Amino acid sequence: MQVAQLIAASAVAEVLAGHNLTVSMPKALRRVKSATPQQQAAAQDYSYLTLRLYAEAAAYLQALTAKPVTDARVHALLLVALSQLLHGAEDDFTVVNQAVEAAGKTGLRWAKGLVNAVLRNFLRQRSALQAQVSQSEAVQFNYPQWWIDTLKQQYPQHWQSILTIGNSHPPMTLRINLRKTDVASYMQALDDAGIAAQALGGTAIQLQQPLPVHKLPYFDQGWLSVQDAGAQWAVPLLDVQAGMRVLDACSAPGGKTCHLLEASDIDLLALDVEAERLRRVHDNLQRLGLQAKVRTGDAAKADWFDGQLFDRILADVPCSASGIVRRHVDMKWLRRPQDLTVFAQMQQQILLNLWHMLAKGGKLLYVTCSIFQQENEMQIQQFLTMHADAVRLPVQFDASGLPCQQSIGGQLLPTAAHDGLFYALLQKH
Ligand SMILES: C[S@@+](CC[C@H](N)C(=O)[O-])C[C@H]1O[C@@H](n2cnc3c(N)ncnc32)[C@H](O)[C@@H]1O
Repeated sequence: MQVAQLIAASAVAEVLAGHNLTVSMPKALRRVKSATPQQQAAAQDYSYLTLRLYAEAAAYLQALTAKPVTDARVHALLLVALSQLLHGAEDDFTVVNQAVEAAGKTGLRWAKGLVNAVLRNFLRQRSALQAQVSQSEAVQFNYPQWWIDTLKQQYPQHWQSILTIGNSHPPMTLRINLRKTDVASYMQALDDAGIAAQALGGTAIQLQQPLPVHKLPYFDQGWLSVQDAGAQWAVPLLDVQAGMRVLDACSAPGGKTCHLLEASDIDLLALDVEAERLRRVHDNLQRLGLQAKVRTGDAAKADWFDGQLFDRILADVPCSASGIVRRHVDMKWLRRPQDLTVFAQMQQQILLNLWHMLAKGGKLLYVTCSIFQQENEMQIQQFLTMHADAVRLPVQFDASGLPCQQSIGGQLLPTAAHDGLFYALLQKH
């Protein structure tokens, strides 16, 4: 699997240079056209493993080298191999031999010797080094220290479980399209196909093992979508009724747009600032047999607004994605503390603008997939001090049968059953 290690190293190097894994991984895969599907899958697994464990692997690497490894690819290859040695499934000597072979393919003559020396030294000194590197909290938890400190301060009871769940493998959860089928019938279809799954409540079914969507029965016929159970709360909370005029202001790729349309016959405008991402909204609407108006537009501006107020607005705003870090393992290394201020400002502009577009008596649901309070509770508190016509309604996570394993107010904490999302429901008086 040295091909897989090389591809993973190339993707990891790009992430460490500041690029998203969703862009870096396909790029790394395209570079090695000869890779088999198994090698591609292994490359994905290795890159995820390495980014989950980056602080730990980097601390060992630092302890094992007298000076930093300056070549980004060799540096990343060592991190990939160390992560495999620390927590991978392959045996140690296979990992080392493959990494040395992979280093030979970088075209750097010195790389093979270095990789060989570092990894063999790791195997020899592992227990002695463990005590040294695991002193730091960043290494114990595999997060940047600022992230750990923020959570400690904001969640004194839950910070450790939040960090731990963020390093676990994410579940694959489905949302059943009630216009086409129901949960019991789809559980039967999964059973007939030999796919183990558990109904979580409401429209949510969790698979025992993630699967490519084309292996799911009736996917092309629109019986289901892939959507985390925590994200499925948006629709019951927004309380849409037939005939309402609804805005989904940050809609792409259309998960919640389609859920809203599956639940009620509404007049829905799906807006997003990124035209490219809106293509996926069109695709999802088509696959699920649903209809909406779809428009490119900035939710912080009014140039797309026709002046007709909305009865319901969903503001699923851009955020740090800190509540779904187990799905986007690169985020914890790409984010900087100052990003929270930038996101909070962007979110505030969107919220202030959308408020003018809400009818009296109408409801706006503010949503993030973040656990940082700057983007969540603090954002809403600030909004309420500025708007005497806004009333905050309670967010009740016991209303629809969907799972809620742990929550604090409108904050769903990440758990085995759902991601970490924040919900605030505001009504205009
Ligand atoms: C969390 S995602 C939305 C996910 C979507 N609601 C769903 O359930 O599939 C946030 C979206 O906000 C969009 N966005 C970012 N800034 C925006 C803005 N100023 N106006 C409208 N959309 C924006 C992004 O392009 C992204 O698609």
